[in-house]
Amino acid sequence: MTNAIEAEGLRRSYSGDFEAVRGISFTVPRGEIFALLGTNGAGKTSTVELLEGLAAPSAGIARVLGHDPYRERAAVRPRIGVMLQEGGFPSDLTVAETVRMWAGCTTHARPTAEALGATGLAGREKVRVKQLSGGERRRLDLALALLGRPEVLFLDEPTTGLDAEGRRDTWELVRALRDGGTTVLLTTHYLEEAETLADRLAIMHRGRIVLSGTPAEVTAARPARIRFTLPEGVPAARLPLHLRAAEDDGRVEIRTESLQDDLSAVLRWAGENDVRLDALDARSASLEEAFLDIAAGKAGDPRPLAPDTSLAPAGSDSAAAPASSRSAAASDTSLASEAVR
Ligand SMILES: Nc1ncnc2c1ncn2[C@@H]1O[C@H](COP(=O)(O)OP(=O)(O)OP(=O)(O)O)[C@@H](O)[C@H]1O
Repeated sequence: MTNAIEAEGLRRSYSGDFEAVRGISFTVPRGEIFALLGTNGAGKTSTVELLEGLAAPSAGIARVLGHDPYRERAAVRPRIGVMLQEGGFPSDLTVAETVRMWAGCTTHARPTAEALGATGLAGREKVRVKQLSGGERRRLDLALALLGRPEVLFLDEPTTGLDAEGRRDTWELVRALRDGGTTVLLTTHYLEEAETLADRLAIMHRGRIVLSGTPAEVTAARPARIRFTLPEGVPAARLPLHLRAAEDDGRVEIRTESLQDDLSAVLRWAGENDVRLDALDARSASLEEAFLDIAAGKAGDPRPLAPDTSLAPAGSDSAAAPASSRSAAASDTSLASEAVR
């Protein structure tokens, strides 16, 4: 089995009439970091919960490590780690007590010191959970999710509330876990996080996947951008004709599919005409631009760039949006994860 996670035409309805997940398909090979992005309420958490086995899909198939995570949860639970959006630990317990309590429900748990060391909580063992900062609680969530040495790790917004250093530490840890063979499915609102961490990603909007692929594939389809300010008295109309330039009060923006050629043309033109380009900035399209286009309903191509067509049943779409708040780290038993919800 090469795929750790498979979603095939997954759907999820609430109260019978609202469909939060509308037929999405994707696969995550073993040892890959896959990021699920999306606008608020897109359906990311609803999707991840199906894969964690916390709910049954209203249609479609979820498979984790070759099993149905809902119907065969006893086979799946001991092999996955789950970090929900908000922890629900007893706040009077200390950090070490919390980890030990969790370890009691976990098979082959890592030593407490190892889990706390990996998540930057060494030295905080005796602090009560209620005295931890928001970022430290996220670290504790992560420590608990790692405790059972999971083969598949689900991280729902793992770095929300962390400072820049904490975020980078978490990225390093997630990469190290991936390099050790762990499969990671994470949701995030930080596009930089997805861009730098994910091997592949999918962007959801209103219950569907509208774009997926490697970060490079997702941005490759979008034009790059050159920006600069022209000196007073030099209108953008004097630029070489083939450059599609938009000008706003001297500030020029050129959208291009051949960044190197067009940047060279701009610089050549500036040199030949002795024009100084202030605040010159040239960059490839970012994931943020792709995301904002989707959020604004301007997504150019609703087809996945790197689709898992082998799994997609006829008639299923792939797309989505964000919403819920939950969180607890559970690695082993369903009892443990549900107790904290
Ligand atoms: N228990 C529920 N009952 C009814 N509707 C729900 C329930 N949970 C979520 N929803 C709705 O389903 C939709 C998808 O929510 P979901 O939490 O999956 O999105 P999300 O992409 O994770 O959002 P966010 O990024 O804001 O956390 C939203 O419209 C949300 O209001």
